[in-house]
Amino acid sequence: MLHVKSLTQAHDGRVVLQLDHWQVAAGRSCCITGPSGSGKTTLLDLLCALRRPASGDILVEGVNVARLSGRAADRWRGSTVGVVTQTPHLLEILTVQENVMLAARMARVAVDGARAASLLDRLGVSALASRPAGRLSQGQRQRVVLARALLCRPRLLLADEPTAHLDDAACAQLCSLMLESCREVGATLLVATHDRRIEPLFDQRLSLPAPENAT
Ligand SMILES: Nc1ncnc2c1ncn2[C@@H]1O[C@H](COP(=O)(O)OP(=O)(O)OP(=O)(O)O)[C@@H](O)[C@H]1O
Repeated sequence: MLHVKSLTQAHDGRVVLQLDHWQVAAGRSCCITGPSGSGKTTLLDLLCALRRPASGDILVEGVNVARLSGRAADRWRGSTVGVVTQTPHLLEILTVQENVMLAARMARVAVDGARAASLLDRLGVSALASRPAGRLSQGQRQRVVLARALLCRPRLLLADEPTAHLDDAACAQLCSLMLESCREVGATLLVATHDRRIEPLFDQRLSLPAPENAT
């Protein structure tokens, strides 16, 4: 379902990511590991068409995402990808439930409020549903952001350090929901992480090398 070929990205004339060949099947999961600066976040940005690579192809269910830009990229991302960013952004004056439902409005997809409630429940944060998002801890935010990313049943779920602020119980709960939700609908799950607790949970692992000029 995901097929990356001869991918490179550069910043200021410096190659920051080089990936010759990588494949992850639909319904499978892969963790992306590597030292700080090895290009994990850069790779996720390319995979969801937030940026275009310097060269190479990224095929997601037949669409070459590396060629998308502007509105076409936004439309494709909205219909296909769920994203959990490293810093969990929520609209602080809206409630938790409203923040989760916002994903459906942005993607112009009709989703029942019961699905949002069920996702929040599976993540152990249903008691927070009517609380303003501005009053949440980092770990609570991370779980709400995952519920939002899963709401529209994305074909591709990308998560950048999703467990960084979570204790062991919340970490296990969040990973089970990501893995189960993706398996249930045959979606592909890609998680960039430094968290040793979660690395064994994935079907595959992509290990990015240290940047060349690292000391
Ligand atoms: N917008 C940018 N402009 C210039 N350089 C950038 C930019 N974004 C990333 N880089 C560089 O690209 C390299 C890879 O960065 P990236 O954030 O992808 O690494 P990472 O593996 O996710 O790191 P970490 O584990 O610390 O989050 C780094 O050397 C970084 O400085």
